[in-house]
Amino acid sequence: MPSTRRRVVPTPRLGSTVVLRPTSEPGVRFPSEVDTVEARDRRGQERAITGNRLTSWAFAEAYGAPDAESAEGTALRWARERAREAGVRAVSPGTGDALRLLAAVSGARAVVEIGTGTGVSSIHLLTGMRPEAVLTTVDTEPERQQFARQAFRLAGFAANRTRIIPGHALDVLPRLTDGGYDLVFCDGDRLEYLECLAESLRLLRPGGMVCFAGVFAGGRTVDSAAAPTEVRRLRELLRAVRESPQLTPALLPVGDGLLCAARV
Ligand SMILES: C[S@@+](CC[C@H](N)C(=O)[O-])C[C@H]1O[C@@H](n2cnc3c(N)ncnc32)[C@H](O)[C@@H]1O
Repeated sequence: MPSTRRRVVPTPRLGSTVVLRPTSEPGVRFPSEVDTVEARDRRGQERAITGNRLTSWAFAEAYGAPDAESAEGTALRWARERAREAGVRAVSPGTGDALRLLAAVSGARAVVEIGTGTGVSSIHLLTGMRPEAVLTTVDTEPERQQFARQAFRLAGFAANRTRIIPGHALDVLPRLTDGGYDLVFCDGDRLEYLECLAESLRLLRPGGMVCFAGVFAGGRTVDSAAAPTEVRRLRELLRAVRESPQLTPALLPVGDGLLCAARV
């Protein structure tokens, strides 16, 4: 047996640990026949189900990752490193896959993103969008957007595929065209999500889609404990989206929760 390092995924609530024995290629996160699950403090079938589910989630998160040597893979790795250094919470790989899929199935020609960061989610969106489509991306931090600009170049996207706007979401969104967009992706200030929802309804064409990242708030959204303002606002958002007659919602359990809704 070759000596390989183990990746350990802790599960705080259950007090158990899933150990993924890595596949033969370093860095490749696909479970193989030798992947095993060791869930401590659990018994029999319950232990296997819990462990298998966590392994499946880890597998799903890594599933659509691009080839590490491709331009997209190189750019994503670079953008993630810049995000880590800057303390920016980039979308998870699984969230990125979902965004790319949604951009592709909606045949997106015009997309708005709130929260450029260093460009991780933007690259996923651009990859799914039509070849001539334009991503309008907004962030309050122009230095982060400079990194994003470099990442887009590394990924091979022409400069005219992106419109990079420094500014606050609630200042910029009102200036964008009514009904002019296929997809709005919100990953900025969680306290402003409800206002972004209202703006999105105006910006989206019928059948267009709005998505909000991070709606689980690390599990606090569904926790019954007293919640800070951000979590209470996220619960209001979840309710508003579900109850809106203008929206068809789905809450996708990727990353830290991706709330999506199509405009009727
Ligand atoms: C979670 S990060 C975005 C990560 C990015 N979507 C990615 O996956 O790489 C949130 C970003 O939103 C920006 N931001 C925070 N408040 C904002 C606001 N009111 N308007 C626009 N951007 C904002 C922050 O500067 C930060 O870069």
